[in-house]
Amino acid sequence: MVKAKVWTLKNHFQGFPKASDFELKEVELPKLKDGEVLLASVFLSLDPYMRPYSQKSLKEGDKMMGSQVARIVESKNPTYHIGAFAVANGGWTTHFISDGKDLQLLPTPWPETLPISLALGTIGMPGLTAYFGLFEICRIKSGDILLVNSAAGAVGAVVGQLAKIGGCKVVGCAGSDKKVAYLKQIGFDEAFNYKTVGSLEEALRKASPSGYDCYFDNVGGEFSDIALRQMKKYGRIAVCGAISLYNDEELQKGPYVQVPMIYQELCMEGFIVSRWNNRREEGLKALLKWVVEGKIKYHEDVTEGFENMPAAFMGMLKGDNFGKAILKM
Ligand SMILES: NC(=O)C1=CN([C@@H]2O[C@H](COP(=O)(O)OP(=O)(O)OC[C@H]3O[C@@H](n4cnc5c(N)ncnc54)[C@H](OP(=O)(O)O)[C@@H]3O)[C@@H](O)[C@H]2O)C=CC1
Ligand SMILES: CCCCCC(=O)/C=C/[C@@H]1[C@@H](C/C=C\CCCC(=O)O)[C@@H](O)C[C@H]1O
Repeated sequence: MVKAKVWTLKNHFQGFPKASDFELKEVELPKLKDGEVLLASVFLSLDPYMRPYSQKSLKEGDKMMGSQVARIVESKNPTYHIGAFAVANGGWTTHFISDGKDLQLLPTPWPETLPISLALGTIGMPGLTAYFGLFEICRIKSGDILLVNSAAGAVGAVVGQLAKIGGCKVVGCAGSDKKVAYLKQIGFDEAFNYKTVGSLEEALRKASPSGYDCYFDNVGGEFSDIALRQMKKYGRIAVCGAISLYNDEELQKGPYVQVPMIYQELCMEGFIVSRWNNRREEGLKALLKWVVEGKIKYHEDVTEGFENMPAAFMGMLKGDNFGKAILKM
């Protein structure tokens, strides 16, 4: 009999999440049926979408949803062998049972030199978000000038490095001087701390006086109102995330996008990475190759201990994470 520890949503968040909104429970898992697999979480992912998603799709008392790299500890499914590692959507839990349909075995062979937690970051969903958002939505070409915000994060750092591989000039913004120094170290042409620049409008203009061909937006809100007005003619905007709005209690009204979009003939498109699930292998293979070749660098922010999951989640939402936020069991 396996007892799983599970983090649940005790109260729906009101504004920024609080420690008291989460509750740790213990659940007894049933015996495996034919076709099922028992998994133990090894690394859990901390992702911004968990904030808006929980509000929209969870009831109070439900398990927090999320993904992990997990080890198969018992199997009644011939496809999954004990000891293998898979990426799963098991939620915030130490153990869980799967029928195998939502499991993705790690790309093989997985290089010994790389941590398997990268399957939740640079060589996982956030890396794929950067890859498809950049190549399919921004449609970058060599010589383009690209702007990305939340640039030192899981998605943003890959966006900037892929854009450099594609021959772009890359401007990145992040929320601390340490993050900005890192962006320069991994090859960003220009980087600044959006919290300390004073005028974001001037900082963006200084970084690229001729404006931007592509804007990969992870932040939304006021930042985007300002960035949108510095797009070049026929610019492309990938609306990937809007983390500056996820904790808002009420819908905000902002300056409206139509006028700059018309004058500059912009193309602005929102996307969810799962649109390209049928090209997942292609994306992972490319990302893995670039990481192995050293063309894409990675940084992980690892918190230890399942009991610290809510604190690590809230820290990530505040910007405490330096690189992909991960919890190690
Ligand atoms: N469309 C899709 O399919 C997907 C979208 N996303 C989106 O991509 C974005 C980045 O995700 P991910 O890379 O995993 O997360 P990150 O690793 O970038 O972590 C979140 C970061 O957001 C930044 N941030 C927090 N609050 C604000 C704010 N008010 N203004 C500006 N920046 C803020 C912080 O960085 P800083 O210190 O720089 O402020 C923080 O570190 C999110 O919006 C997410 O929802 C992610 C995956 C898939
Ligand atoms: C306003 C929410 C924006 C979330 C952007 C983001 O980070 C997406 C991440 C996806 C995530 C999907 C989560 C929520 C989308 C809800 C759509 C719905 O059908 O209800 C999850 O699939 C992992 C990332 O692909």
